[in-house]
Amino acid sequence: MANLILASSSPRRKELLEKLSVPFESYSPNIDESIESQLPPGDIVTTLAARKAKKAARLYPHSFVIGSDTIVVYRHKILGKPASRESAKKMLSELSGNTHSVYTGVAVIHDETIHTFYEKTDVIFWELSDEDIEKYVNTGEPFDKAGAYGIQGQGGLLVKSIQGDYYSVVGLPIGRLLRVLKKMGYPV
Ligand SMILES: Cc1cn([C@H]2C[C@H](O)[C@@H](COP(=O)(O)OP(=O)(O)OP(=O)(O)O)O2)c(=O)[nH]c1=O
Repeated sequence: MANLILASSSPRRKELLEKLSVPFESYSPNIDESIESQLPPGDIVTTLAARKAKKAARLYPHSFVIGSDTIVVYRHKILGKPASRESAKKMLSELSGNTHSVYTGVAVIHDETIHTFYEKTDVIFWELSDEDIEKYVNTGEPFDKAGAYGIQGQGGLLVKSIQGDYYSVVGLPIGRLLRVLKKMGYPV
């Protein structure tokens, strides 16, 4: 059976891929994440996902290699991972009471074939007081996450509703990924 490789250092993506109940290996790709921010968000996340997958595919020829990337977009502005406490607070106060979009791009490489797609999920936040934001930043959750929150953790308390794939917000749209893997001939 061909190997399955997850080109990611994210523990969340690992956990999500485990839901497919197939064995896989993880590889942490170190890529240059700089990109033209004027590109449409779907192009940004699929380009970065492909960079991660291509890097790993060189080391694992003939395997099925998955790369993924997640960004948060609010009023045409990209919110990545906050670099500081202050920037986490600023992001959360912007998201407070408003709707933003989470884009996750996925790239799957097998031999000479690459398949990319992205999912967009709209997320509505509750109104957050300064105290709510302070309390949430103190959990430490914001710092390795796009948009400064994790819906799967305490960050779930900030979320009023979502429209789209929940798992895509966490970092890997596994329902659609499963179908793409099947289509590409992976025995799953
Ligand atoms: C919005 C949101 C993001 N995130 C995470 C998913 C991603 O791991 C992270 C965005 O950063 P990414 O650069 O997409 O991924 P990563 O650096 O964590 O991992 P790798 O590049 O090695 O695959 O934000 C959550 O866990 N929950 C959320 O609700």
